[in-house]
Amino acid sequence: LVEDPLVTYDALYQVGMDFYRDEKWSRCIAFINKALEDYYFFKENLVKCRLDCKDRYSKSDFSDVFRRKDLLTLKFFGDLILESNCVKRCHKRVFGDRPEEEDRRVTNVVEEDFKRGRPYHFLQFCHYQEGEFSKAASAAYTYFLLNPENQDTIANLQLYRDKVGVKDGDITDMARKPYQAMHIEGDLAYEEGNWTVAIEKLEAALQEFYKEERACRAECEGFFDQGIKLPDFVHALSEHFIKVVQCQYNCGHKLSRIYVDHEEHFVQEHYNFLQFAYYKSNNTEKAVEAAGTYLMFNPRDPDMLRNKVFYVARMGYHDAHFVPRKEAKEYFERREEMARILDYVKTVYRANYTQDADVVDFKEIDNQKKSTKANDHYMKVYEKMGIKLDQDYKGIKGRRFLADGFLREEHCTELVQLANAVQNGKDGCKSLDVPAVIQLVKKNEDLEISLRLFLKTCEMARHYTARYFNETSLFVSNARLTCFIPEEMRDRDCMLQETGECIGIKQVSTQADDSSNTKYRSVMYLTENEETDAMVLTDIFKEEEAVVYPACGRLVGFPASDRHYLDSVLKQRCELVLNFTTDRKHEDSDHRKAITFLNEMDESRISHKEVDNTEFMKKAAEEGIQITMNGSVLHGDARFVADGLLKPEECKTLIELAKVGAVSGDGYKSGGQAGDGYSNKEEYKGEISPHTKYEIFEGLSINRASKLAYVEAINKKWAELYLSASEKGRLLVEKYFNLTRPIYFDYTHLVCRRAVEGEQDNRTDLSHPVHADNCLIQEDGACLRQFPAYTHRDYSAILYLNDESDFGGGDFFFAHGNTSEQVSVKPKCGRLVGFDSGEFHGVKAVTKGQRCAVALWFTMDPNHREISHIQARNILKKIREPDDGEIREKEDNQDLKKSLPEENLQNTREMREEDVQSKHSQEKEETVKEDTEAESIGISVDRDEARTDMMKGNEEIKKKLILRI
Ligand SMILES: O=C(O)CCC(=O)C(=O)O
Ligand SMILES: [Fe+2]
Repeated sequence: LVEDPLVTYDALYQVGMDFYRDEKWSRCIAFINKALEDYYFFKENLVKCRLDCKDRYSKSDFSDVFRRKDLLTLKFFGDLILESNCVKRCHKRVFGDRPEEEDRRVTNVVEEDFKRGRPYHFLQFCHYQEGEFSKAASAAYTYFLLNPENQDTIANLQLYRDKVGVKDGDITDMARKPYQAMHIEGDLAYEEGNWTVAIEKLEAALQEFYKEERACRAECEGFFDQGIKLPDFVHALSEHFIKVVQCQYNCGHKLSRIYVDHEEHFVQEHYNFLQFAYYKSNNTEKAVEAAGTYLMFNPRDPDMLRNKVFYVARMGYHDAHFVPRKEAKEYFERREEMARILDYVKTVYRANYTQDADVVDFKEIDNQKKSTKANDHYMKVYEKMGIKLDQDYKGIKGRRFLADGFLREEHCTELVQLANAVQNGKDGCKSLDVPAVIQLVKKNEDLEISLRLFLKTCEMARHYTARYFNETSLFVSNARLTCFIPEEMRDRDCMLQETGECIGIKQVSTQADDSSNTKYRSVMYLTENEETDAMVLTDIFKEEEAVVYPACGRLVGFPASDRHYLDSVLKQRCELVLNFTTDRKHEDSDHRKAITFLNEMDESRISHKEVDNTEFMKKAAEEGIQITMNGSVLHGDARFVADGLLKPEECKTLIELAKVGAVSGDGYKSGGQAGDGYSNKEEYKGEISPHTKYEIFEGLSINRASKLAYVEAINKKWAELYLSASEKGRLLVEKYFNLTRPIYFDYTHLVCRRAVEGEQDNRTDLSHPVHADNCLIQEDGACLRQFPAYTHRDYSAILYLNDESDFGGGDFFFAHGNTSEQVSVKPKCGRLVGFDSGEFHGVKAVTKGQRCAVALWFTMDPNHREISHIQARNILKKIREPDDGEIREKEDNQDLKKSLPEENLQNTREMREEDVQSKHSQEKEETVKEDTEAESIGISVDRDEARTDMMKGNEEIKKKLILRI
């Protein structure tokens, strides 16, 4: 019976089930196995016939008729008849008298059972009854992978492992496809850094995947009971075709399963991995090809775009090299076209019919089956980046989230300043969307950086919100930067909503957002008020209340069905309010436009010609700047030393600036902001001096310097010198390396290393161990450009301020491998060492005195541009020149005093009197005036508070000095 070719899998399965019911276990096993065998045999050959015939009749040349639809149709269907005939004959050959698909006895229920792996379920039970536990466990595991939600199977598997003692190694996936196996092996090799094997397996997995996907599509071309009486030709064809395309489109999702989870970007991730694996095995040509392929799938991926910049700028590749692979391109284009058709079917074609239940929404399926694994992973990465989820915050609970640490203070300042660039709206609040920001940038290029920050912040909020709520696809449908301004609002007596608009109290009260497109909403706060001005969130039943206070870099996310309102606004409060949708159709297209706009700006800055900087170097030489060591002296083309960038008195000034302004750990707090990925290491977390306990490490960032100048804790000229010296360094690096695109400051740090006296004997360590500035050195000497390193850094430079007459030791050196010194450079005033951030280098122990330098890190990625440089320039511009100040002061004071509440003045005065330390005592009127000025450039800090804060560094230094004495 079993060998009879006319007995097909459905019949075998039914018989197997009968034996199962009759508790004839071994026969149950035999028949179900036979059924599975026949099922796979049938499907495989069905597909094979279809594909062979397709191949045979796919070579038609349509070019001669493609303008004439009548001829085209005839030729197309003519070919189809040939193909059909071919398939018929193929079936006859392979299956003999086996019933044709359309009149076979297989019911839909049986077909569905096989698709969902039900036979394995019964197989398991029968094996179990026979005492064949490993086989039972494997069958259970196979069923589990296809039905992960089935609790019984999970319980059974546990039983096999824990009670019956089946070993994990004996449990196999009986239905595993070759591409899945190869993917798993490739993934493992990749994790282990075994690049050759990873490449081999991942490439094979891809080839197998494409084969499988092709088979899957062919399988879709099956029979279809339309259930429509006497359909006309075109209608019948369309209906069948739609069914087929729906099924084929789903192949991408169906085949993206590895173990239990469907990987959302299964195919493209292969190219991502391959890109890196090829790069690691020095096959850059292949790496570039893989990068190009990945970018076809995901043209906006910031990491891959950065890689592209790297290959273009560093390795001489051109756009033309980033061509996607043929098979990937075909796959991608086919899917795009299918998506287009299905979208049309859903939105237009089916819209004419009342019933559209049979239209499958693949997005929905994806969303339902989303995996939480990736999200957990991201949450950990966020934690490492210093972004903390506070689940205990009042009333937040699990359905909402509150997380801190997304933005640094200067980022908040920048966005507030951006909002302040527009007039108050009619409701008394300032409000900007992306197009409004683009308009501002068109008028003032300096604001480009604000637009980038705006978009970057939106993206951070979107990504975090998506990960928190486990949404695979989440899009920004609306983003708005809003500042609420207290006085104005009080006048109008209105209740405010967190929608980005101010609406009168009567209109809004506590209406929830019921526009169905918005699924979640997040608010990124830019200003701080921990005592008043909370936002209140409640659910639709006005229960589960949460009270959230604003703080810079705090992100709060909640379902859009939550009601939310502000109690009061006593202080200016600025925030970025984002609405999210899971439906791509409602994605805010302005964001994409903005990115294109910025890309065009970038593009315009790239020189497409050979750059010639001899003129620049000549001019520099006239100013006394000379290249004193080049690549051949320093053992590497990506290294150079220049002298003469600063005059002795300039060095002295900058050292003085460091003395007054530098603090331990500025730039290194909370796991490090400056440096080299080094301070991010676990063992240095929270350390103030990240390098060695024999030295005190003090730094002053540009951000802090500009604020010190603003509160007049330092001379404005000093801050200006700091800026101009940095700019000199930046230009020289850009020109020396003949770069075709600009480099931007990424981080700037005036640092001094001081030897701790009496502890220098027997010292064997380095002041700064060998490291690279943009990658993590591995034991084998490779350097991984990976988080937590500052991977976006491209070039580094150190501008020295003093020499051996001030300190002992402290030579800079370039290294070879990961430890050995190759060539050293003695610091001296005005000397600059410039190098590619990937070069290995270090600093020898400073054994006496203090060694100071300006450390500069540059990036080619404008999204990582250091905002503080632009802010510092603006702050310095705004600081009143002492000469003409007196006259203006008198004029201005009249109005300004009036516009500020009396008690504010009082407070300011009191605080100032206490502030005996202040060496730059001024009259209270002056303070008031400048506060307002500060407000207008976006700084909302209280001057005196700021000053006391700023002076802390000084006192720390003083304390240390006393201790040393
Ligand atoms: O100060 C120096 O000479 C080098 C410092 C350095 O490499 C760094 O901070 O990354
Ligand atoms: Fe470094």
